Amino acid sequence: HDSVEKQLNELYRLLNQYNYEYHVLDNPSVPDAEYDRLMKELVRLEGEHPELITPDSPTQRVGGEPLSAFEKVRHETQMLSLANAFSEDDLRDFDRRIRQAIGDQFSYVCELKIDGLAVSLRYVDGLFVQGSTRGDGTVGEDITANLRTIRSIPIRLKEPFSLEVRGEAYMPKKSFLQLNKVREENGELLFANPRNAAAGSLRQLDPRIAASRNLDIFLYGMGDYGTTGVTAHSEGLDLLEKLGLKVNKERRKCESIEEVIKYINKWTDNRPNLDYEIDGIVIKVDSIDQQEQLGSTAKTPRWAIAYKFPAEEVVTK
Ligand SMILES: Cc1ccc2cc(C(N)=O)cc(O)c2n1
Repeated sequence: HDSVEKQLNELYRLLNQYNYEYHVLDNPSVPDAEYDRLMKELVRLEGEHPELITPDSPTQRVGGEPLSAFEKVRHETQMLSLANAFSEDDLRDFDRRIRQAIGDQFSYVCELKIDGLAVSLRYVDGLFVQGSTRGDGTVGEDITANLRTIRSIPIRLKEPFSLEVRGEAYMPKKSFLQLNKVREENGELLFANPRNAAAGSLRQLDPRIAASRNLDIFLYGMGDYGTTGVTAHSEGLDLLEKLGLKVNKERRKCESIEEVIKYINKWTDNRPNLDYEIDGIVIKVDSIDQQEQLGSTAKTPRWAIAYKFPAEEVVTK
């Protein structure tokens, strides 16, 4: 029968596919019991042949020993932050500045602004090799071991691309409430909000803690579109999705600031129905050429803005 390598590769392929269907598509094609059966089979086979275990094995998601510290990581491409808009007038000012600079032949793309922790994932030939926090935008902390525990992060892309991908790691609302319930029962300090809980979980030196926190992620950009031939941000998001990465589906192209404002009003009302917290809406000029024409300041792009929802009064229990 098949060599051990062939059996291992077939198990990798099936388990990674089922993991992708469950955690990225939210649409599993097999029951959990089948996934667990295959995982047990893989653990048994790897136990008999430990020398054949490779980094992209599904059993390698939860790392070994806790780290003693986080290494520093220099991002290949600076991670930009976003200027804020707090009102319709701010949005119209933003729109006017764009039109003054490049005329009115352009489109926007809007995304839900996930309230989590900005991270960067580096893939080399399709393999996830390093993950880091944003830090100051140029240098962050290496949290690869913790990010590997996020099941919706593929260990290997569907195409052997080498690229830096940016996203927001977050803790779903239900997981946050459950975590604080357990902490309260244990007399521990509660997390103030899902964002702090996600950040606190990813800053643990022991990856088993991050693995227990049911973290998730939405990817929203690349370090350098140039290497992919993508000409618009909306295309870039579609490409990330095609590569097997989790991209928020509520994104929407808007042909005018009026459409942007309608989208914002829709999500201002619909926000409580989301499984995760958002703190605003990100609005970007879609064309990469036009983004380059508009350029960036030291920290923020001129072609993007974050509309921030009014801070809701914190309902302390
Ligand atoms: C350039 C940039 C910076 C921060 C961002 C943050 C988010 C977010 N928190 O969802 C989405 C984006 O498209 C972003 N884009």
